[in-house]
Amino acid sequence: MPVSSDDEAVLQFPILIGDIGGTNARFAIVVDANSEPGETRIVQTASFASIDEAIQQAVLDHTSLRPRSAVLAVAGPVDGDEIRLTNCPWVVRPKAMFDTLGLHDVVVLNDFEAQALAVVALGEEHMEKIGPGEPEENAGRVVLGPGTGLGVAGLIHASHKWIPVPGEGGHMDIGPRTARDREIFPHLEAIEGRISGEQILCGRGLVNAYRAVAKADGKEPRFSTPAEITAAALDKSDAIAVEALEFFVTCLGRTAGDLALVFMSRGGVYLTGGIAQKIVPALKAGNFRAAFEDKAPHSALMRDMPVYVITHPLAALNGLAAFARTPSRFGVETAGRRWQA
Ligand SMILES: Nc1ncnc2c1ncn2[C@@H]1O[C@H](COP(=O)(O)OP(=O)(O)OP(=O)(O)O)[C@@H](O)[C@H]1O
Repeated sequence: MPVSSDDEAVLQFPILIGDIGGTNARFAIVVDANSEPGETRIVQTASFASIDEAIQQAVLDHTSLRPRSAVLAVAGPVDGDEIRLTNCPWVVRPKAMFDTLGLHDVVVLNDFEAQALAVVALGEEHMEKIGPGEPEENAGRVVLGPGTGLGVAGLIHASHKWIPVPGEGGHMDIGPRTARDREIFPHLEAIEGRISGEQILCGRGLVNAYRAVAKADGKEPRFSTPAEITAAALDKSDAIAVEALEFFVTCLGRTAGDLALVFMSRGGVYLTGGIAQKIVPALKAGNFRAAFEDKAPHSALMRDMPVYVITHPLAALNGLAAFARTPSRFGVETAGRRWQA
């Protein structure tokens, strides 16, 4: 049965850490409380029948270290002894891992919680700042990650701990603001009649935005993938792609600003995930900050809030490593998500 309390927060070293996405899984081993994670192993989830096989072949077969504990972040709800992943056929069975991998203690977190932990773990050298403002130490923070979907988490500091607040903020409504928005919005593909953040602010959403911009002007869209659209927008070779990316960063600024108001994130707003890193020039061009700060009567407050893009390629793994080394630094509830042999 899952352990019902996290009183015994300390994990025994060596600790295997793993960030399991829909497409890629990244693993490393933390040997003690003072060490950085060892060599990172990155595998495609589709190359292995199970997570146990991936850990055995990609990690354990290459080291004499025998992890006693594991902290795994997965894309999907952690509920019960069998954890199914979104966008990947792997099933995480922590109790079976005691036998198959020799583990004694397994903690399973949500992938976006790991991104939130990374915000605390990584220094500014792993971030690119978008606009003005300085972070207030220990003030609230917000993490937004446009990727396959739109992940959102708050991060608050209380009782000397950083507490991630996971949620489904990527599914909040988003609406038009300008006359041009009102021409584009009717052409966006909706979900049950609604435009949520995720209809625009993710890979699929960028394609949706691009098609809507084309339709608003009666033009034929040429591209079908997010990468094609960002490439054509960044080198300014296609006017529809340029406007689609401007629309995307404007909507991202609008949603980031709303979330910053909710969490009063004077500690900063942090953009994570695969897409933000690839569109830094577009985020710096001005539309993002203008939309972020356009929050009357609180525009002055918004102008002082810093925004960062996390540029570290293994941010979530760093967040997990920080948690594995010193779990007491974080208010991460492990009840129902920790299994001990
Ligand atoms: N150059 C690019 N510009 C814009 N979007 C891109 C680009 N390259 C990839 N994408 C999109 O980014 C999304 C994937 O984002 P991300 O890399 O954050 O993945 P993920 O959901 O975290 O998955 P995993 O953890 O398995 O890698 C996909 O929708 C993909 O089409």
